[in-house]
Amino acid sequence: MSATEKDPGELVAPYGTGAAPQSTSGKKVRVHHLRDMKERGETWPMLTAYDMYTAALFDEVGIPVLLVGDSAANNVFGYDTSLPVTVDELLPLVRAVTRSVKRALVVADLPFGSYQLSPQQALETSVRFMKEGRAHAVKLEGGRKFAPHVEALTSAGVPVMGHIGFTPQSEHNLGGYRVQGRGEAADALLADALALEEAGAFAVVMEMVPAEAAKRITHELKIPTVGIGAGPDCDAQVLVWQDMAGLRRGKTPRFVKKYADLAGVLAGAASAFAEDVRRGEFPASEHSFHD
Ligand SMILES: Nc1nc(=O)c2c([nH]1)NC[C@@H]1CN(c3ccc(C(=O)N[C@@H](CCC(=O)O)C(=O)O)cc3)CN21
Ligand SMILES: CC(C)C(=O)C(=O)O
Ligand SMILES: [Mg+2]
Repeated sequence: MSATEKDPGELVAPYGTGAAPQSTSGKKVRVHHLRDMKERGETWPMLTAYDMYTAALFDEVGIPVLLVGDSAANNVFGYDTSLPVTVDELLPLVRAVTRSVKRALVVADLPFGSYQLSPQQALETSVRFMKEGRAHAVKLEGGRKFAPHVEALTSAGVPVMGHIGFTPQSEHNLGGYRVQGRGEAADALLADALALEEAGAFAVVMEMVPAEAAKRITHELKIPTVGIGAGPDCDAQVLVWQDMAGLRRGKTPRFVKKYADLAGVLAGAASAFAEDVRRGEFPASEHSFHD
């Protein structure tokens, strides 16, 4: 590439801090690196990403794993739950994210209805995410009942991330957004996690699980656990980026920590622009072309 040609994945100031974390600097993150990090006791962050700017930016600051979540349903497409979103809607987002990263491992979340029917359906959908979306891995929701699906995928060369505990695609079965695996139920959750590991999953998300159960499962598994509302002892932590950055408004789940007020910043910028236009103060001479 020549010096004048712009690398489409390259960021310009003021985005990059240049300081990528030790374990991810330079080379592409692959699933075995995540296992290595677990062995070294290094905790890592994961964020959702649904477009090029966020993907490039999170990649540049050193987030090793990006998830194109089916939560795009809520956070991109405006559905009230994650159930309606389709493979055809998610594919272009996955493609945008994979096009925009240099190092991060990009995981495509399989949406409701696109894998549950059979291991074959899971493989057909995953192949689309990998061929058309260029995803590096896929994620699917469910415990031991999905071990055959995970096995079919891994033996076909598709790295799989599992997802147990509160699984939003099953909200109607689980009776709403509630904590899973309290008390006795922790044993069933551990059995699910072990079955996914045995089937070849490279990691497993645990959503809304008591910290005690998550800690125990994390110790029992060789593969990394990724917590969201699962306490501090998981090997990794994930949040939806619009929650983490304060773009989403209204009540956020208990497990969210808001690290910025993007909604406030954007509202301020949009209002200032509107005010300038109304007052005739934008565009100024320097924003205009002259003879
Ligand atoms: N923006 C966003 N953030 C998410 O974390 C997220 C999505 N969207 N969409 C898909 C799923 C749905 N998830 C959710 C959504 C809401 C709650 C929630 O309202 N939790 C409340 C109630 C818990 C309870 O009743 O026990 C909480 O306070 O945590 C939890 C998980 C997680 N995922
Ligand atoms: C919250 C994460 C784990 C997820 O599944 C999603 O964003 O869709
Ligand atoms: Mg999801």
